[in-house]
Amino acid sequence: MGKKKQRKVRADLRKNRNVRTRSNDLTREFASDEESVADLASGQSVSGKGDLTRKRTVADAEIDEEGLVSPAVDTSVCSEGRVLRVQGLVSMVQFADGNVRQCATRRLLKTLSTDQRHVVAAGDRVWVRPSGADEGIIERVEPRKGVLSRNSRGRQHVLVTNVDQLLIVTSAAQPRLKPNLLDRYLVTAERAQIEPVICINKVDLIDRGELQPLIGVYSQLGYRVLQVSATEGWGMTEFRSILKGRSSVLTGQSGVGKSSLLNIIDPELALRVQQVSAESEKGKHTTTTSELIPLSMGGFVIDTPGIRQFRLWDVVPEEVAGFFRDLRPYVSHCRYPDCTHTHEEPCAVKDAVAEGAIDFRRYESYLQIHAGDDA
Ligand SMILES: Nc1nc2c(ncn2[C@@H]2O[C@H](COP(=O)(O)OP(=O)(O)OP(=O)(O)O)[C@@H](O)[C@H]2O)c(=O)[nH]1
Ligand SMILES: [Zn+2]
Repeated sequence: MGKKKQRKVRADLRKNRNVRTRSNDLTREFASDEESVADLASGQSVSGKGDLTRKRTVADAEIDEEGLVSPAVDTSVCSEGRVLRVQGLVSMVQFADGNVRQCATRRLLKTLSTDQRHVVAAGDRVWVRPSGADEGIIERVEPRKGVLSRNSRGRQHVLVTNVDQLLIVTSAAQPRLKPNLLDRYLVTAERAQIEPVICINKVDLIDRGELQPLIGVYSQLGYRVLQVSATEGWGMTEFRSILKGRSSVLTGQSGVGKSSLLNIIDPELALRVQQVSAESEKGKHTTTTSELIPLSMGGFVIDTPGIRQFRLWDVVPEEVAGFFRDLRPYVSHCRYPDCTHTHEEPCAVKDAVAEGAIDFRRYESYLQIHAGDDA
């Protein structure tokens, strides 16, 4: 965060402190936070020279665009963890040592947030002050990256945060590969700015030459495409290396082999995923949108019930072309600034399709998504 923004954040926090002068506790906390930030900026430790017992480090206070407040925390008592899931007012947070604590959220965070419901979401990196053997208080939420969300009744509903990649699982056969559905998943990844990885399972059921033209189209667009077979164990080394150490949302139609793939990585994991989706189907986890499932090799697989039953949320027709990597470069060359690339003449996108610069089937996908039709 730049100096200027830091100053602004501090001023905001100060303002807020004034509003809350009746709460001595909060005032004191903010006062000490500010001291520490200033000391850090000048490169000095808060404590006296050599007094290691009193030495404390403090992360900067921040407010991100969503209005989410990240106050400074005392890192000598607080630990950083990852929110595995949120159930009502309680968040399950996992720490570096693997331990999980049931955490409540510090009231201050809630009062400063613009949308109280989403102070904490699955996937958040948070700072927790331990309280009791396996409980704690979330004191700070780190700024988010890679957020999957949807709008419901005019409000943004965060499903999961800090997602590194969207693993789109399809199958070469049984069920047959549906490129248009794949394009929908890609639009979602592009929209959320999360890197997609296309994983084609069940390649044992087909002649792999058949897939080459399709794979060529996606590879040329810069998408990573894996060909695997869970039953034959093909491509599993690469599959593992892609999941290792990352937070991956796994998505794909029913029956493509998601559980079978996870089962190879970690048998317990597959069971856990099945359990989560069974619970969500029964409507049990009504307040839980998603869950991070830790991998024994490091990293998380995220099962997002809402993502499984895939719908293209909130994508307005005018935005769709921008999420197609192959259409995007032509859009600005269209004669009409509000060209929909459907009926207009002339249209740079349609010209590119006619010349073979854009794959015709991809263009058809575009038309379908633009029209809001189901896959
Ligand atoms: N031939 C072949 N069959 C596979 C492969 N992977 C999975 N299957 C079979 O496909 C069927 C569906 O696999 P699952 O792993 O249950 O699929 P899923 O995507 O988890 O399905 P949902 O739980 O409904 O979302 C099972 O009968 C698997 O044995 C594969 O690589 N090759
Ligand atoms: Zn156009």
